[in-house]
Amino acid sequence: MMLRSIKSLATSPSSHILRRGYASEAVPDRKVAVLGAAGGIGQPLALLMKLNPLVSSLALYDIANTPGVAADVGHINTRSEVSGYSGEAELGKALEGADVVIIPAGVPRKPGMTRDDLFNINAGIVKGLCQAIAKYCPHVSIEILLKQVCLYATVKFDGLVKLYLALVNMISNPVNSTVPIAAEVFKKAGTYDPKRLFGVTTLDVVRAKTFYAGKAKVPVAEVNVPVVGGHAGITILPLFSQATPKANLSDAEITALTKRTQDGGTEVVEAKAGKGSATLSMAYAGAIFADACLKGLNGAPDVVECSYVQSTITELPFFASKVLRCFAPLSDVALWYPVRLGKNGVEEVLGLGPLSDYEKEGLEKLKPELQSSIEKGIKFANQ
Ligand SMILES: NC(=O)c1ccc[n+]([C@@H]2O[C@H](COP(=O)([O-])OP(=O)(O)OC[C@H]3O[C@@H](n4cnc5c(N)ncnc54)[C@H](O)[C@@H]3O)[C@@H](O)[C@H]2O)c1
Ligand SMILES: O=C(O)C[C@H](O)C(=O)O
Repeated sequence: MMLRSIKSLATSPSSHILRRGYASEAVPDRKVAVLGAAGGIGQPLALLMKLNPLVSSLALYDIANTPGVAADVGHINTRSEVSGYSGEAELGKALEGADVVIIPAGVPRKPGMTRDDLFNINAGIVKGLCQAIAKYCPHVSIEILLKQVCLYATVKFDGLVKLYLALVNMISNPVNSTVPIAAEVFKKAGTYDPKRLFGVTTLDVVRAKTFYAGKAKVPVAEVNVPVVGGHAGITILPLFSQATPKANLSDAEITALTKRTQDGGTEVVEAKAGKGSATLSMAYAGAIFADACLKGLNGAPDVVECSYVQSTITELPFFASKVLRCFAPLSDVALWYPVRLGKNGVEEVLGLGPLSDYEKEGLEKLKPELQSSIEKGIKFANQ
């Protein structure tokens, strides 16, 4: 019988039991930490998380300039209390007690660069931040099994302590490698739970929906398009054959939509002409995904998003797909596809569904690139 779930049991003053009103409030207290909060994505993402009524505490961390962002966002009259943390010495405080940690820290692309060109700088940033996450925000849950031995009328307690991490939403590029890096760091620290680590690929879904609605002439708010694989070039595989509402698009139109979705990030990088990559649409996408995580943690049913997670849906160890809320163990996840989110993070990784011949071909083509990005991340983390 699970009696109670507590975070940072011994050390954190912000543990669930100590949080104001936890027992009586319908909406539980939830702390969200944004790492890289003063950046192009971090600032609008901080704003959007401040507008989210599921958040009670918003911790904004960056290596510099966070006090200004926190003061600014903190004046907004919504539920959460905002605190700003600057520099490595304050990272622990920012992370302590967090339910969801969002990481948009790191350098963005300039025209002519691939996401992989960011590896040399961002891999180190992500590794350092994940080491801190492993140290400062594990959740401890205690299951106490009460065993009554009737014969002798004695009562015996067996205590079982489990260690979980906050849900980690990785935005920093190259996502195809930074998620495996995070997984390795958590494994080394003994805190890895594949249900709690997500590569945020929501922006590809957002783009696929927008482009499809425009081409199919259907209301964008009604559109659904799964996007699977990874988050770079051809590893981004939108499944327009499964898009709804259905539309009668030609093969040429599907090919063009696929290519535009795969090149969406580059389209923005070129339009910004050296001033960075997508920030506003990414903040929107990051806020959608973090909201899904919070809803899942709070027990909402059927929270499904695409995310790049550990997977066994293909032979690749990480893959993006839909994640479903259920309590299945996730030892198998490894490509980006839909996942159901719940109290434990990923509750179920959904399959790819029926693919068109074009999508099957795309799936085979993306595997070598995704595999090599995963291996690069794992190798770096273990150096
Ligand atoms: N997953 C996606 O779909 C997606 C979409 C857009 C951008 N991105 C990626 O997100 C990252 C950030 O993009 P941006 O436009 O916000 O860049 P940015 O340069 O505007 O902001 C990055 C922020 O990270 C901070 N930072 C650097 N090192 C840090 C550290 N060790 N700890 C904490 N903060 C640190 C910087 O100070 C800066 O404020 C890039 O890697 C970019 O490629 C991913
Ligand atoms: O394209 C980039 O470099 C940023 C991001 O991954 C995106 O898809 O917009």
